[in-house]
Amino acid sequence: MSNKNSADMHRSEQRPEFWALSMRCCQLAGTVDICFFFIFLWLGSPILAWINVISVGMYVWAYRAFRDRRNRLAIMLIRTEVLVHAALGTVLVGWDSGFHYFLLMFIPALFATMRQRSAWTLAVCLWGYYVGLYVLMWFIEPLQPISPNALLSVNIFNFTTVFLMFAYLTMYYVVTVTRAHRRLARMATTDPLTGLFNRRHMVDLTEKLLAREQRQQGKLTLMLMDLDHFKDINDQYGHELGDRVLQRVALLLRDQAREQDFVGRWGGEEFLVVLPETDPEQALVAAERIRAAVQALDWTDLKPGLQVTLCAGISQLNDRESFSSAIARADRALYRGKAHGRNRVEQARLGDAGLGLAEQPV
Ligand SMILES: Nc1nc2c(ncn2[C@@H]2O[C@H](COP(=O)(O)OP(=O)(O)OP(=O)(O)O)[C@@H](O)[C@H]2O)c(=O)[nH]1
Repeated sequence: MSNKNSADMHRSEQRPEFWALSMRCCQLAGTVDICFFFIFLWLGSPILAWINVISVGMYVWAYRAFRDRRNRLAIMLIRTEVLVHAALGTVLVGWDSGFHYFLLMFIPALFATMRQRSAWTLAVCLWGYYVGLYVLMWFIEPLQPISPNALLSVNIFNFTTVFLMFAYLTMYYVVTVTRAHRRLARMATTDPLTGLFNRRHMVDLTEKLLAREQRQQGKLTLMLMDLDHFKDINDQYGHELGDRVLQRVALLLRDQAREQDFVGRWGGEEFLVVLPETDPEQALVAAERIRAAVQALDWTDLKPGLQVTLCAGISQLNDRESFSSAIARADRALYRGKAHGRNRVEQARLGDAGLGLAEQPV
């Protein structure tokens, strides 16, 4: 494949929404031209009617070119059609027909598809073309004049169409930007493998919650969990199966959590659940329930005989304690569970203060 072709392909892959919108515009513009065909036949201007048949043909061609990823050809066809159609319509029927409004549709299209410099250059050329057409119509009479009433109707039809197209394009743009914004926000806050909140977002959420809870003297408890011997699962059955295990455990955690809890993936095979308005005893019960549910998970569809367990460490945030300090205490408790044979839930003790294994910079 030539460099030019691959650059073309790359561009078309880059802006799928734009090409989809361009195809939609071909359909809309083709439909408008079919309407014009009948309007001009009715007004007794067969030349203008047949110009619209050519236009419809060009839009069909451009649509097929977009579908075949020949975007350059498609854009060239659309530009030619609009420029020539606007000029012919104006020269044949007069400036008051309003065919020149369609030229304005180029302005957003130029800036949406090109680098700023090229867009400005073409916008200035377009302005010159527009002014040239206007000045020309000062000096010549329309070649195929129609009655004043017909001229008024064509003008109203033209600006109504342009109004609707601008409204549609703006709406499409807003919807596309909003969707992209949501997608980015989701990517920035969630872990792609499990769909749970990622570590950074868990920190942000908990810090915010903490500020509020400390003002209201609320109770906040952390539950840090780590799968047991996960390395062995990976080594024995492969990384892909390991990923499926993480996903299934994540799903279980989400199912078990209450609406107000935050569930996140804290690290490789570590999960964190933040439980607002919960004391350690309640958290202990919840963690036991989760531990037992993970142990009872049925893995026969993935690997018959596979057994997955986890350890959990519980810590409640003390007055004015930082989030990272409470995490460190939960981590200490968790590793006590590991040391005591795994598949256990442990509560942080007073002596658990200090840096733990999970106390990486957050
Ligand atoms: N499949 C998979 N494995 C991961 C992922 N992230 C981390 N791991 C693996 O998780 C394993 C964690 O191993 P260790 O830290 O030794 O812990 P462990 O084997 O669970 O042992 P204990 O925690 O002491 O019970 C490593 O082998 C990592 O490669 C992941 O996204 N997918």
